[in-house]
Amino acid sequence: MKICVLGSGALGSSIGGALAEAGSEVYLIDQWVDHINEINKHGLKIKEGDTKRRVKVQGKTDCTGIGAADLIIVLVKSFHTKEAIQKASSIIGEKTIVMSLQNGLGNEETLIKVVGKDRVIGGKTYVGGVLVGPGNIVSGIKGKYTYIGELDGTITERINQVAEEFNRAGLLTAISDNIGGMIWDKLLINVATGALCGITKLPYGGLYKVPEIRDCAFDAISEGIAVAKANGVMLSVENPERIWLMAAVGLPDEFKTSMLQSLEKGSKTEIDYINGAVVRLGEKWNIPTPVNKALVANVKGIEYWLEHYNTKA
Ligand SMILES: NC(=O)C1=CN([C@@H]2O[C@H](COP(=O)(O)OP(=O)(O)OC[C@H]3O[C@@H](n4cnc5c(N)ncnc54)[C@H](OP(=O)(O)O)[C@@H]3O)[C@@H](O)[C@H]2O)C=CC1
Ligand SMILES: CC(C)(CO)C(=O)C(=O)O
Repeated sequence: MKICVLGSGALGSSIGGALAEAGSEVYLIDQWVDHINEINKHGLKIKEGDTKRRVKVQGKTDCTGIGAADLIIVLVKSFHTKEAIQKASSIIGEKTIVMSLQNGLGNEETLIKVVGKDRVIGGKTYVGGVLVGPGNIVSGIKGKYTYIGELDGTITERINQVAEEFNRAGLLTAISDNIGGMIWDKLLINVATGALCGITKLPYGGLYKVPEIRDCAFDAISEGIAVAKANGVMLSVENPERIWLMAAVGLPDEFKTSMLQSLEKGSKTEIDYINGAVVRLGEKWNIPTPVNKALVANVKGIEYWLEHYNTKA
């Protein structure tokens, strides 16, 4: 399969690197020139558990010269989705499938507006990645599931092909006839710890020791569950405590959510697509979401501080 990873930072490189290692024709596309140059010169350096290796994979700073892809995996941050897919028209052919594995809600809708409904499939992943430096990542693949599915729940040949390609690469991938529910399951995991970790700056070791943080997370998750149900979503788990505990499975005490990692880099976060999405849908269904509103306000406040008051930038 010819696979283009649109946005090859922490997660895009982890997933694209695994697929390339297993023999797929992979193009890692990213606007970070030093990262792509390093990948092309020395290979992608991957640390996974105690093992380190370099993977040969093609890096590109844009889509020029690649031609139509079989599969495009979108892994830019959610606020870059529209621009990234608009710039990717040269790799979209008649049979190209486009799949987001991003966190948050709304990415499929954005992709559909640009490439059309028939090309888009759904996906969510629990694989993790950290970008250490140009061409250098830490990847967390082992035991982490990825769920993919047609948006209408049918099981098609193309879904089977993508699942096969992922599983061949050691990316544990299951096909779901309820991908909308899977997307919400992951959203609630991000609602549980993303913003609270970002606001408190606590890695998981500390985050899980403060009872008031846990209580606040339970309330944020409960609001999310109520909104999901009003929206007709079928969740796998509806117990806030289980979701809070699931958010930490397999992650070390020093783990920081991507929300905190973004803030530490001085970057914008995906808050509008995570807790912000719960608030917007709550308004639509007349469900109060005061805790998620407060989390959004706090993260937006930190983003504003970083942009306007941070003298260290
Ligand atoms: N990292 C993780 O463990 C996990 C991440 N996710 C989700 O995956 C998505 C990606 O996250 P992550 O990999 O951490 O993010 P990163 O910031 O590490 O990677 C995104 C990359 O996309 C680049 N980019 C932005 N716009 C474009 C464009 N138009 N064309 C090509 N490249 C572009 C960015 O460049 P620049 O920095 O210059 O903007 C950046 O290098 C997010 O939705 C995140 O929530 C989900 C699960 C786990
Ligand atoms: C679930 C979790 C916490 C780790 O993959 C995540 O998605 C994030 O950090 O944004």
